[in-house]
Amino acid sequence: MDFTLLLLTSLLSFLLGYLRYRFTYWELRGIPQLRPHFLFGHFFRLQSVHLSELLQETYDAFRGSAKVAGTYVFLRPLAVVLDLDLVKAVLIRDFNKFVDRRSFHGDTLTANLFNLQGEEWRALRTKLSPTFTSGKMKYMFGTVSSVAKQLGGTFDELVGSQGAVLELHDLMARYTTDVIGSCAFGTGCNSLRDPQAEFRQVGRRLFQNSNRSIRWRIFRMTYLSSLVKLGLPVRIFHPDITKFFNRIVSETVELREREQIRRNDFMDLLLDLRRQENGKGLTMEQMAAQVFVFFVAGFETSSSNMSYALFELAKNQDVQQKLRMEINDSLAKHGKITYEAMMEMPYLDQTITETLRKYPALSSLTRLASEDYEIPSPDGGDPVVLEKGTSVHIPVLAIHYDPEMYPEPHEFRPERFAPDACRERHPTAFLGFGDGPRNCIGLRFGRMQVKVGLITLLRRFRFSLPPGSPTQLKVTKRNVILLPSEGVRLQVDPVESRLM
Ligand code: HEM
Repeated sequence: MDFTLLLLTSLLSFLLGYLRYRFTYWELRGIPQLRPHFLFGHFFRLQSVHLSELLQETYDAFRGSAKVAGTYVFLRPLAVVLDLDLVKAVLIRDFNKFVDRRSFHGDTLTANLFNLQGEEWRALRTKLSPTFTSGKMKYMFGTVSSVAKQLGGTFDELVGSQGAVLELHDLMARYTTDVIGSCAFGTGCNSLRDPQAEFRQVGRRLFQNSNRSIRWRIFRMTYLSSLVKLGLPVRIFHPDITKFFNRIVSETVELREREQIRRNDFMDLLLDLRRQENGKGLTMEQMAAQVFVFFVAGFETSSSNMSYALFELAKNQDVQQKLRMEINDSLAKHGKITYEAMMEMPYLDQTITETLRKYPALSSLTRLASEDYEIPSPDGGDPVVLEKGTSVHIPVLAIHYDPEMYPEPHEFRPERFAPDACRERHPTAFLGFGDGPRNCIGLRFGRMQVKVGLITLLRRFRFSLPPGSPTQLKVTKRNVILLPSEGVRLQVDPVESRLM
């Protein structure tokens, strides 16, 4: 009995000693940290899967007094970058020391561009980059605008001549699902016509709110690679999802090769890569993994951007009116929606950027230090060192709401992104698509599908807040992407004088 008690006491002391040591990781390296609870660390500050509360608290506590601060997710130390010059160094200047994100491998779909590391990532990024040039976007413009036409038709039916209150987030997701589906597979996914279409169902499953607790999900994401290494049965994607993407890709490839079909879309460009190097350019599995990541990274980010933009335009009628006038002027000049007409709408561009400032898809960008990295002290003292293997977070949401960069940050003002205003701000003050060699590869495509969708809707419909509806949107805590948690319900009315 005495021995058992002694053993338990020793184990407890060891555990407490270890936790105490672990939670001084940052202090021991001269980097400030929010005071963690001696037993629970920052457990109770972990309120959302995207960690935005923890990052915001760290930013608010140390911004201005340090270039970098430390925090903890369970036992893992995270470095939070607070200084925009250091953000620029991590993402751009010293990118070679921060190439990777912390990622996990297992399922074939995880061998995608977002997840890959080191040389594998570099080689694939080089191969895929030509797929997303402005020239290639021009080719795909026709496909995007024909899906946008269907979006307009769906709205015509739902809104009628009397107007209606619509939940827009699902409608926008159906539009972007059909766009990505058409550009990636050349098949009509048909989810605008049929909300239960297979692609839309897969999309819903990928982003559905899991019933598991938020802290369990953060734990799983933080330690996934370790759990896999321990041989624990951790599933990354449901086997049905993997099967679905493998099947769709192999069917599409087979059809295109058999019928000699060419559509100048993502699939054609991936097929060109596959044929390079005598068929060794890209394997079928690699193709499926890339199509999967284009789908996952491409439809929810763009559809939530469109929903947030329409919500802000409904709240800010003067901005909506100014934007509609710009759209009508450009379309009057060009006669119809063309790539060139779209490119001549600077206020639309600013509106989308301001929407991404207020509602970035990712609340933080993450990188992994591949070697020890010295950060000079602001006051000429000893430098601090981020050790090799440290997870580095750039707190995008906190930066986008910093009143020093964006006065009255809760106000929606597209004028903040007029060229002169941008020149006066730090180049990394806006991070809606990340930055540097590992930024969003689909930026141009994402912007294009959002623009074509918004042009189609705003020229024909007026958006306003239904009486008594909330003037702030709630954002989900259960997803890595910042999505509206309860949809976006707006009053939609036909614009009286249409320009067809
Ligand atoms: C409005 C729409 C979009 C937003 C807001 C968005 C945002 C982002 C952000 C913030 C990142 C991380 C960048 C970084 O770490 O520096 C990213 C990465 C990525 N995005 Fe997007 N994205 C959008 C649309 C798309 C589309 C349409 C595609 C594909 C068709 C796409 C594919 C990717 C991929 C593959 C990566 C990983 C790049 C790499 O690691 O090399 N995204 N995106």
